[in-house]
Amino acid sequence: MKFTKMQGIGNDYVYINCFEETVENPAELSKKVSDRHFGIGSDGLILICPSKTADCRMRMFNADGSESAMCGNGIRCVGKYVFDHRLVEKTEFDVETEAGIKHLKVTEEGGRTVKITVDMGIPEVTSKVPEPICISGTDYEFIGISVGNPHAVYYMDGIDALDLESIGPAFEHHERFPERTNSEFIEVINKNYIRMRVWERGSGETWACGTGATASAVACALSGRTGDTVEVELKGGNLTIHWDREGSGHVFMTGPAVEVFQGEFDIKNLSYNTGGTNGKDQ
Ligand SMILES: N[C@@H](CCC[C@H](N)C(=O)O)C(=O)O
Repeated sequence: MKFTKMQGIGNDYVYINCFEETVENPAELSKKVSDRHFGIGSDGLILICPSKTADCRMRMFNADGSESAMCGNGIRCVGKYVFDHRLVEKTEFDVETEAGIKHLKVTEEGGRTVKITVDMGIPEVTSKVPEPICISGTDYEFIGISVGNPHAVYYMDGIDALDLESIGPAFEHHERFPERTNSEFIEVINKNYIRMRVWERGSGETWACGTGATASAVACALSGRTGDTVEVELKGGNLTIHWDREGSGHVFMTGPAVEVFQGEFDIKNLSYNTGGTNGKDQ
């Protein structure tokens, strides 16, 4: 089976072109390919599939095999893949997700994608006021936002010092979140710039989360900490989030997408061969 490894500001997934390939058990495959010691190494698996209602369809699986309805960095990489591989012949197109159809706009140079803007839709505020929560004996407050998948946004100073490997699981699995949650830890630098670390449901700390950046920007704008356009600095790079709050109500996420390498694996015993094929972006 052919695969492509891609990353959006360091949030990396293994992508399978299901216009050509068939994946029988994507949850199990995600666990195997994501393994950073015995697999390809990734934050999960993303299937690029035909769609009856859009130009293509994205299905995303976390590193633990759980499926999520949306993935912000993943959908930009899907956009780059279908544009650069000519599965679509236009710079604006629609991608079906479990969280609805998302409209993408590719900025290209010489026929190759350099950045992508995604209409992330209308965010749903799931806790209207900061909600108190006690996690492992410490009191916090979070804002709950859904952008198709669930997020809990926490403001704090000194996010670089957080030991997410130790504290992250308790945030993800707290009984307040029966479907588990993604957790964002935010430092507000000024009205236009925030910093963020993330503990993702099903994948642990990742270097970036596009839906998390979107949810965080909305939470910051709602509380007056920032304006409606903000740059979000994550471990792997920056995203620009614009909330058209007074107009359509939709949030737009803009950032890069990069092909790392292509390869093949034997689905039965999962041996990998990258054939020395580096991604065209390297
Ligand atoms: N990294 C993604 C989000 C992936 C899904 C998430 N872990 C969930 O379970 O909802 C992004 O860039 O949005």
